[in-house]
Formats: sequence, C-alpha cells, structure tokens
Amino acid sequence: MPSPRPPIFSIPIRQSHIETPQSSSPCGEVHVIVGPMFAGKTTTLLHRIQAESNNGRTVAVIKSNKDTRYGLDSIVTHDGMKLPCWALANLSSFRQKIGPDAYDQLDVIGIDEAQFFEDLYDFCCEAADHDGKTVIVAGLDGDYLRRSFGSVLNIIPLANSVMKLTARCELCGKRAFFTLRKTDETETELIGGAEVYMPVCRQHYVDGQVVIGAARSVLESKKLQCGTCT
Ligand SMILES: Nc1ncnc2c1ncn2[C@@H]1O[C@H](COP(=O)(O)OP(=O)(O)O)[C@@H](O)[C@H]1O
Ligand SMILES: Cc1cn([C@H]2C[C@H](O)[C@@H](COP(=O)(O)O)O2)c(=O)[nH]c1=O
Repeated sequence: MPSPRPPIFSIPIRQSHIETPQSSSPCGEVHVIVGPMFAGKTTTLLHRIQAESNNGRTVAVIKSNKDTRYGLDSIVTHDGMKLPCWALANLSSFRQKIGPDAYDQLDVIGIDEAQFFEDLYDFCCEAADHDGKTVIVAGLDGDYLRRSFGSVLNIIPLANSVMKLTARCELCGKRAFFTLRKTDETETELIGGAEVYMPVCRQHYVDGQVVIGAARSVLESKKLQCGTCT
C-alpha cells in the first residue's frame, strides 16, 4: 500500500527562522484634503503642518508658482492665515531647490494647490514610499465644470487618508460642494479668488450653469447681430 502523501498545505512543525527583507527606509504617509474653493483646504493644511512642527517634526510647504495672488513666498488662506513656502513650477525640482541634505532632514511635506502639479503622483510615491516622508496634499478635486482637476484624484490610491471639505453656498448658506465660475472665461486654469469664483450647493451649481449658459448665448447672438451690422 502506498504511504499517505502529505497534505499540500502542510504547516511545518518546526519553522526555521525566516529573515524578512529589511526595507531600505521607513514608510511614509500620504494624506489628501480636497473640496471646492473656500472650503478650508489651505487652513486645514496649515493647521496640520503647524501641529507637526509643534511636535518637533521638520516641515516644509510647497505651492504652485502659478498662484501669484499673495506673492510667492507664502501660502495664505482666504481669511489671511500665512506660512512661508516654496513656490515651484513642478515638484521634481523641490529636492534640488531645498538641497539634498535639507530634504533628507524633512519629516513632513505640505503641498497646496496640488491641482497645478503634473508630477504629483510620482512625487508622492517617491517621497512617501522611498524617502519616508509624510506628505499632506491639499487641492481642488474638481474644476469649475466639475471635471477631475489635474492629478489630484490620481493620488487617492496612494493615500492613507482622504478628507473632502465643504464650504457654505454663497446663495443659500447650505453646504457647498462645487465651485462656480462667475465670469465667461473657459480655460481650465484661471487664477482668482472671490471676484471670479464662489462656492455653491448642488442646486445653485445647476441653476448657475443654466444662467451662465443663457447669458453666454445672449452675448453670442448680440455679437453675431453686430457682425451683420453695416
Ligand atoms: N462661502 C464661504 N464658505 C466658507 N468659507 C468662506 C466662504 N467665503 C469665504 N470663506 C472664508 O474662507 C476660509 C477658508 O479659506 P481657505 O482655507 O483658504 O480655503 P480653500 O483653501 O479651501 O480655498 C474660511 O475659513 C472662511 O473664513
Ligand atoms: C475652480 C477653479 C479654480 N481655479 C483656480 C482658482 C484659484 O487660483 C485656485 C484654487 O484656490 P483655492 O486655494 O482652492 O481657493 O485654482 C482654476 O484655475 N480653475 C478652476 O476651474
């Protein structure tokens, strides 16, 4: 009679000591803060950075150099809170700008206006997975047409946490999830504050789009009529 064969999934009784591969650097974190304009994304980012700094961690904050609203040397919230920052065209230049030694010393990196950085995904991967940094990212999830904005949504799969903030609808005071553009400019990227944008609830976003669309077609038909004027 053949001897019984061992079960396929046998567990060895005496397990030899298995070396787990040592990771070359400690693991970092990625935290994402999104929402419409005026929702408190920059305020939340600055509070978190401040708290990390108070806990003795070395911090740096980066913003896009496209946003020149308050100068390039600081991040400023809509109600005036401020922190010094690096204003950059892209994130890949950060290590070289700050210097490799200073970069190695950093524990926490804050990124504001993340929608303007094309290399956001690669930077977050490198900084958190390989360099052990805690990266806190704040940015618009959607543009004025509620389309995904830049690479912000691409980094959700990299994130330890995601927070969607809301503002107050300027027309009714309810929770605002979207940003309405009040002007007729159509480019995706258009730097501005309350003179160009307002936070709105779903109802007023839909109503606003209808009103803006109607105003645009009136203006266009006027232009056509003028074109036929002699
Ligand atoms: N309609 C609004 N809803 C909420 N906050 C507003 C509104 N308008 C102005 N604010 C101000 O904006 C601040 C948030 O600013 P900020 O952190 O810069 O927002 P975000 O970075 O999301 O645009 C609020 O604390 C409030 O004082
Ligand atoms: C909706 C929308 C916004 N922007 C610009 C306008 C501001 O300069 C920033 C957002 O600043 P905040 O800190 O979130 O208030 O983004 C844009 O270029 N295009 C848009 O559709």
